[in-house]
Amino acid sequence: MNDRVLVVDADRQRGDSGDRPVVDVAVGILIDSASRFLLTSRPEGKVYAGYWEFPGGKLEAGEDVEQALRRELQEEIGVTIGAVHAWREALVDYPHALVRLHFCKVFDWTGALHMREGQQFSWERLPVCCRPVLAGTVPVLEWLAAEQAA
Ligand SMILES: Nc1nc2c([nH]c(=O)n2[C@@H]2O[C@H](COP(=O)(O)OP(=O)(O)OP(=O)(O)O)[C@@H](O)[C@H]2O)c(=O)[nH]1
Repeated sequence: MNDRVLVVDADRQRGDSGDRPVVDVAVGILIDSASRFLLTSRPEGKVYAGYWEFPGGKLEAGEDVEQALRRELQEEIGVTIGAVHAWREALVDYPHALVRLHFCKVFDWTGALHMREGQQFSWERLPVCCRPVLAGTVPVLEWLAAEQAA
């Protein structure tokens, strides 16, 4: 568990000065046989629309991270994922929410990619070409770079 908090857009007001609930988010790092990873753009109508991230979304009541990731990737990009490998976590304080990101690696899935929310997608290698990258996604790129350098 990584207890450090990444504060994003610190100059923007938070909704509530008191304790904010932590929203758990399951995030999938899909890695293909050529060691590329999938980035998708946030759809219109969501906060930080147009920013690039790894696909995923919030846990619903009663779900664990793996269940949420399976549901979200089916709903958002149309694939059925195989084994889920829990990897890292990050706590990110956005103006709109305090989120705990549960990053999981996924190496196998079935079904063709289908961007069901009108997102763009890109199979990427480091350094990534997509801009802008969501702040909460940047640490993952750094971890992947460190892994490659090891
Ligand atoms: N999917 C995803 N979300 C991320 C990443 N990094 C990151 O900070 N987040 C944050 O995690 C939260 C995910 O919320 P979301 O809006 O995508 O989730 P969702 O699909 O359940 O949305 P919904 O509210 O429309 O149901 C957002 O606050 C988003 O800014 C990432 O790499 N992938």
